[in-house]
This record gives sequence, structure tokens and C-alpha cells, in this order.
Amino acid sequence: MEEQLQEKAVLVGLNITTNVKKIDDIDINESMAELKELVKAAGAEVLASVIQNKPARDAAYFIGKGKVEEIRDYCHMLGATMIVFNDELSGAHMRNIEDVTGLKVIDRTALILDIFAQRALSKEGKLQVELAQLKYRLPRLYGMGGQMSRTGAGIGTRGPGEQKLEVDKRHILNRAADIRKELREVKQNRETQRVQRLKSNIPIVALVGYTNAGKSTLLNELIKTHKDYETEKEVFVKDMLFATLDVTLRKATLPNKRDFLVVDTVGFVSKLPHDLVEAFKATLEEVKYADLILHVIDATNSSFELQKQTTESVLKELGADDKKTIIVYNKIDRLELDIYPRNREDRIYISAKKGINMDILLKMIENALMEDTYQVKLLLPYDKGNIFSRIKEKYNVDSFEYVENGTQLEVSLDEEDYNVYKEYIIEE
Ligand SMILES: Nc1nc2c(ncn2[C@@H]2O[C@H](COP(=O)(O)OP(=O)(O)OP(=O)(O)O)[C@@H](O)[C@H]2O)c(=O)[nH]1
Ligand SMILES: [Mg+2]
Repeated sequence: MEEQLQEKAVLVGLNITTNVKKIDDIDINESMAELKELVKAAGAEVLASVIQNKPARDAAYFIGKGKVEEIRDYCHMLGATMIVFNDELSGAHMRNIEDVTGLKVIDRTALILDIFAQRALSKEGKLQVELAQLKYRLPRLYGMGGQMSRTGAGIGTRGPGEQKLEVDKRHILNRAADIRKELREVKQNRETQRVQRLKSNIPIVALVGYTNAGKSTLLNELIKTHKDYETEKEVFVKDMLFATLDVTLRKATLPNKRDFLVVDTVGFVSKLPHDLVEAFKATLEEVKYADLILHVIDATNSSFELQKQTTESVLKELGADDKKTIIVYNKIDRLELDIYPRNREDRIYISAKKGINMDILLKMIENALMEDTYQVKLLLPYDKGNIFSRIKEKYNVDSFEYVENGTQLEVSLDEEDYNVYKEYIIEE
């Protein structure tokens, strides 16, 4: 691999100072703190952070020409190699600011795209990131100035297929069309797998939530319940934004010995570039097919309410907001509380890392998954062998035994089958 010097960034945030405050406006300081984490996640060093208060954005220079010049001097003094803006910039803004500063200019969107490009592992993930990058670059072709091509490497310039990418509109459009076609094929594949999974009738539990909430840690804890558990099945955990980018499925077991699948998903972040939301909707589609959602929240984060809202609004966009959900407040080992809030039917306080309250959570998952099923014992006469095979194909049969007048089996049926096979039930 090519040796690369770590980039040094100065962060710039615009705080629009109006009298009208929206309730869901994220606090500028928190937003900048998150930007800092994003820059670190992309692999750069943060030298300083500047906030410009202004009643409106400047048409040509976003934060105003005077401020840009001031930042230029500041950057040169500190030895910065790039400037990262907290908001999405137009091509013209970028070009103008690069012209004045002579430094590479990156916005929040490009930064997130860059992290995603570094982390995506699956073929689908990579294709989706590349598509989002192309969509981002297209309207900025004449904006992303010389600094980008001069540097030729580093944050904002890398990505899957980067070598093939010439800054040429026609080329970009062709590549985008190819990717869309490839994505359709990958999607087809995934759908086939999903149909197989749905047929196997193993319930699916999806972990969703803000990035760094502890979803992957929780998955690693949940899968320890499975008989085939081995440490190699654990997923990547890191104190870093966007540690997980690909959807991962693993098996776990409920206290009643039934298996279920756990799905780990990409974390959400505020101001997620819209193209990326679109792109990752496909991966997050798994969530739509889940029987239960565990919404994981970092209870130690000062803006967890906002993070919760962000996640909820993406779930809504996905059409998954009416799913059965358990809110999982995580990291309670770091909360200095004398009394933990009481767990409720749809809410629990845990520590995934320390394994606190995992037994209660598993019981809650079991209750939620078993809510709409009927645990029964059936006696199928030997001439009803076809029913037995139908049930075996659709369900995880708990136990069966050949007795004198037929096959006796224990199984949890859904409501429809419960009514269909009612006459064979010998015990409920
Ligand atoms: N103290 C404490 N730390 C935790 C707990 N659960 C997770 N963490 C830490 O939080 C950080 C993020 O955990 P992950 O499991 O990677 O979070 P994630 O939600 O999968 O994050 P993304 O994949 O980036 O969306 C790691 O450093 C974990 O060790 C917990 O219960 N207590
Ligand atoms: Mg993760």
C-alpha cells in the first residue's frame, strides 16, 4: 500500500442565527463534536474547530469571504492540509473557498461518503457507496477544484472504482447505469436468500440505532446463547462512528431453546446525506422483514433523545415504524445512577458490554416473538403424513415422537395454522 501522510483538518461550522428556532435543531456544538468524530473515523487529525455565527449563508463563500480569508491564515499557521465543513456545500462554494485558501475543501457529505467507501465490505455495500459518490460528484464536476485533483489522494477522493473514475460526465452517467444494473442483480440474490429464510420460519430480530450505540456489541452478546457459538462469529466492534456498514445475520437462541436470527445494521447519523439514505435503504430493507426491532440507544450520550428521533425518522422512511419494537437503553454501566429506571414491556436498560440485564432482555425478546404464536401438542394420524411434512417445512418442530396412533409433535403455530390444524391439537 501507498504510504500516506495523515491529513490535518480544520473544521468549520456555520451557525445560522435566526430568531426562529426549530425544536429539532441540533445544537451547533454537539454537531461539531460529531463532525470531529467523523473526521477521526475517516482517519484524519483534527487541529481546530471554528464556528461562524451568521443570520444566513453567504451566496458565494458560504461563511463569507472575510471569514474564509481568516480561516486560510489560521490553517496556514497550524499547518492544516484540509478544511472540513459541517454542511453540504455546492460546487461553486467549494471552488471559491479552495481558490481563496489553496487547500482541499471537504463537506460533511463527502466525509461520510469517504468513511463508507473505506468500510463497506459486501459487494452490495460497495456498489451503493460508489453510486452515492457518483451522484454527489455529478453536480459538482465543475466545482471540485484543482486542489482535489492535485492532491489526488486522501479523504474525499478515494472510493471503490476510484482509479476508473475520470472526471467526465458521460463516463459517470455510464458507470451509474452499470452500477444500478449490478445492484438489481445483487438485490435479486438477496431476495432469494430472504425468501428461503422466511420459509424456514426462524424469527428475525433487527438491531437498529444511532452509530456507536452498541448494536454490534449487543449482537456479540446475544449470539453467545447459540450452541454453535464461537468467537469467530463475532462482529467488529469499535469506539468509532460507522464501525458497521454491512448487514450481518447471526443465529442466537431464546431461553425456550428456540433459535432466532439477529441482524446487525449500519448506524444512523444526523444529516446523513440523502443519497446515502436512499442507497442504504436497500440494505436496511432487512429491517422491514424483521419480526422485532431492538432500537439500541447509548444512554450515556448527552443528545440521545435527538439520536433516538433521527433513528425513528429513518425507520419511518423505511416503512418500518409500525414494527414491534423494544427500546434498549445501553451502556448503563457508565451511568452513575442509584436507582435504574424500571424496565417496562417495551423498554429496558442494559449494558451489552458488561452483560447486565441480558437475561431480562432475552425473555422480553422471547415474549415479543412468541406473542402471536400458539404453542401446541399435536397428534397426527399416520395417514396424515403430508400435514407432518408441511409443518416440518414451515416450522422449527420442538420435538416429535412416533406413538401408537400417529405422530405426536410439539410446535408453535401461527394463528392461521392454529385454526387449520385445530382438530389435531391434544394439548395447548
Ligand atoms: N461502557 C460501555 N461501552 C459499551 C457498551 N456497549 C458498547 N460499548 C462500546 O461502545 C462502542 C461502540 O460499540 P459498537 O457495538 O461498535 O456500536 P455500534 O452501534 O455497532 O456502532 P456502529 O457500527 O458504528 O453503528 C465500543 O467502544 C463498545 O465497546 C456498554 O454496555 N457499556
Ligand atoms: Mg456496529
